[in-house]
Amino acid sequence: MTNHTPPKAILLDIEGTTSSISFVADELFPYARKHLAAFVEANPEVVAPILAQVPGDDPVATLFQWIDEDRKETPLKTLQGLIWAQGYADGELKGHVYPDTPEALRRWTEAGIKVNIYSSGSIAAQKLIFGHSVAGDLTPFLSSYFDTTTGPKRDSDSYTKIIDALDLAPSELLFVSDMVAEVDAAHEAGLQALLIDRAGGAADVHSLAEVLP
Ligand SMILES: CSCCC(=O)C(=O)COP(=O)(O)O
Ligand SMILES: [Mg+2]
Repeated sequence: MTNHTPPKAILLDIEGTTSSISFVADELFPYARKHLAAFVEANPEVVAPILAQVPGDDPVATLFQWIDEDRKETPLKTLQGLIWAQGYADGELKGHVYPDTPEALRRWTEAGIKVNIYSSGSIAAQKLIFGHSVAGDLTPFLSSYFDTTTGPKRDSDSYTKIIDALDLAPSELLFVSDMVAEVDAAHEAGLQALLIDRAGGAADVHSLAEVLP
């Protein structure tokens, strides 16, 4: 982090930052893959505008390929969020958050620092993971949500759009992510940004307990 102005707000990535990569990769993505075909079959009117955004003659096959390649395509992310809703509703899915995540959300909120989310997962999916988390409903601690409809997370313009939406100066917003390319894009837009590595490797921080402690 190059700028040391106290931030007025925080912007958090999810996978690898608030929540484990394995929960997303080994539980959420396989759940969506398993239920995708049946969901498409059962909800033709809901999925029609989503499938219309997927290229190719066989959009469902393209979606399966995107899942396998971990592509952050907006139609896939929208559909995954819709499919996960059932899993959270019936208790098969419980949103993973590291123990320091709810503690940090409380600490920052009490200090008057607004907490916002920016994930490749859809806004609906973000509300589900925090609304049905292992630590209970954490959505009361969250102010705004941003997803790929704002733009890709590796594009500095996306962070400029978020600053404008939050009505902040760039240096007033602190972004935390486990992805170097995302941290670089946020820096390019003038944000403060920290790289987190939950596995203890080279990074600015290793848990959210170290962020504005
Ligand atoms: C909202 S939980 C699912 C997250 C997701 O779908 C994903 O691709 C992870 O993206 P992130 O930007 O949170 O690393
Ligand atoms: Mg991440």
